[in-house]
Amino acid sequence: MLETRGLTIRFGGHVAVDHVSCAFAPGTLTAIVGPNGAGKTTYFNLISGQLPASEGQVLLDDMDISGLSAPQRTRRGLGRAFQLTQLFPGLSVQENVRLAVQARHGGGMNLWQVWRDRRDWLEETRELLTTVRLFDRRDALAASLSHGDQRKLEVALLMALDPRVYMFDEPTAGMSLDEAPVVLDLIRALKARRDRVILLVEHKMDVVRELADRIVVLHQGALVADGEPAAVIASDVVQQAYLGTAATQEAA
Ligand SMILES: Nc1ncnc2c1ncn2[C@@H]1O[C@H](COP(=O)(O)OP(=O)(O)OP(=O)(O)O)[C@@H](O)[C@H]1O
Repeated sequence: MLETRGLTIRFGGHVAVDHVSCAFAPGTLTAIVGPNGAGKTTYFNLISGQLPASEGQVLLDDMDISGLSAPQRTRRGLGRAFQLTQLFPGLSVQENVRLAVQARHGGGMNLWQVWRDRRDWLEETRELLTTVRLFDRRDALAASLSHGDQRKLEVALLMALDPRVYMFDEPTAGMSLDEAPVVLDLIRALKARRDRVILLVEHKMDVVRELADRIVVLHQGALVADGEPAAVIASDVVQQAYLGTAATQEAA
């Protein structure tokens, strides 16, 4: 279970995320929506530890992880699609995924075991590359991939680490029409497992409607609606937030 309590960040006088309290259970895909500048990405940054909160806490399985760095949170099971710049742009696609697979399994000093495991890691790596349709590009340097392929690699790395909490920030942004379904299929498959917390920031409402079990709406940094998708989408507060009029008084 992931939870934020009163999570807040101020940039000078501007409150970008304003006392957001919300709990996310395994087996549920929650879409976080809201107009441009609502604070969605900043909320993600606070959860994953890319930004320090001004106030409030992030809890994972009831443990306060607010004081941990982003890498420490990753080790506790918070997984966010990486930016390729954080990876190994000079290594091949396959090497990047294999390192993530290996990181999940942990490497020991028993060389015989490592050698045997290595074959399993390679097998798992190949399966992941096939799933995200990057197998043909496995020997290419990560840095040389097209934008769409880079996004697919980011998702493959996340799947390789198989965290308890998956955070997707506009996973299909900038992808072509034939690339986006590959990533959406993966998120669908992940959701079908019903054992992971999945958070999705997404502007495309058709994607949200289809994938989300629950929608949380941010508006001017505050949580203004939270609930079952059809009801949230139809609510006045969402209609008004998307039309750009003040809606924070009508919090659900
Ligand atoms: N590092 C920062 N310094 C100052 N202001 C920031 C910083 N990061 C975000 N903001 C401000 O916080 C607010 C929320 O931004 P954020 O990017 O989280 O919104 P968003 O909902 O993700 O928007 P979009 O849908 O356009 O991506 C915006 O007003 C933004 O300008």
